[in-house]
Amino acid sequence: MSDFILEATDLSRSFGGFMAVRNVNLKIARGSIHALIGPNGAGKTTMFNLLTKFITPSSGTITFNGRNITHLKPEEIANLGIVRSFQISAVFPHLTALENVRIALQKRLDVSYQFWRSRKILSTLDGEALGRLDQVGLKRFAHVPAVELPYGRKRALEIATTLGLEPELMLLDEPTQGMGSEDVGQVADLIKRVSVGRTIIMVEHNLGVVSKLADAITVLSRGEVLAEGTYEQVSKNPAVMEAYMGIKAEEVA
Ligand SMILES: Nc1ncnc2c1ncn2[C@@H]1O[C@H](COP(=O)(O)OP(=O)(O)OP(=O)(O)O)[C@@H](O)[C@H]1O
Repeated sequence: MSDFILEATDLSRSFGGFMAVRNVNLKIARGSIHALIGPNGAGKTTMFNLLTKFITPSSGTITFNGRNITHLKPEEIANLGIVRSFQISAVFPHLTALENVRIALQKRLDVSYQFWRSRKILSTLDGEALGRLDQVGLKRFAHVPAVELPYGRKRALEIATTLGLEPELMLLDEPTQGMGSEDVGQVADLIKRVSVGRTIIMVEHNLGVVSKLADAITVLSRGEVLAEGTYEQVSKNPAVMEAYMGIKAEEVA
């Protein structure tokens, strides 16, 4: 099996003639945490939506474990093991943390709709759901409605529901967005923990988190790959400083 779990080749997407992503080549190493960064409007979200099949590419291909997934639907790639962690709003606010994780498990186990209200089936899932909550440090919040959880814990819950689907590749969309520094640290630690045995691609604006977590970074700018490498490498790249941080190389001295 290739060392690369996911590969995008010459991927492009235009919106009414505007190229939001242009000829992007991306190789994601198996078992790595790979960050997509770049200034506003760089094409990160579009790239994310392309990889998770929320939008179709104008041209190019995407392979996952060597299989061409360019034309598959989001639910089809989820079955292959690619799961996107949704924004917090995707957590059912008035269900408890446990119930939210259980629903994710039901999806994975394909427990069909008519069994939804079967107490017996639901309770057999509780053991595993509690285990998932424990993994993200939420066991003691199992019976708290999601809406009552503090912000950082909601994000942990979202990750627990994603883990319930046992993804081989997990895509995290700005996991620390809008958080205070304490929550940021906790969520970063959590991502590191849950990355064991799987691959993670994340869009993340917080460069502290990126430097701490990412094994590899792709910097996008104006829809194209500007630089790639470790944090050490890309943070010293003059083109990155100019495009990403708005600093011209000659100003850095
Ligand atoms: N559905 C769409 N229709 C038209 N233009 C779009 C659409 N989606 C994205 N774009 C444009 O494509 C470009 C890239 O947007 P994208 O959201 O991918 O950037 P981003 O790097 O995620 O930015 P941010 O950090 O601000 O979220 C932007 O100029 C945006 O206006």
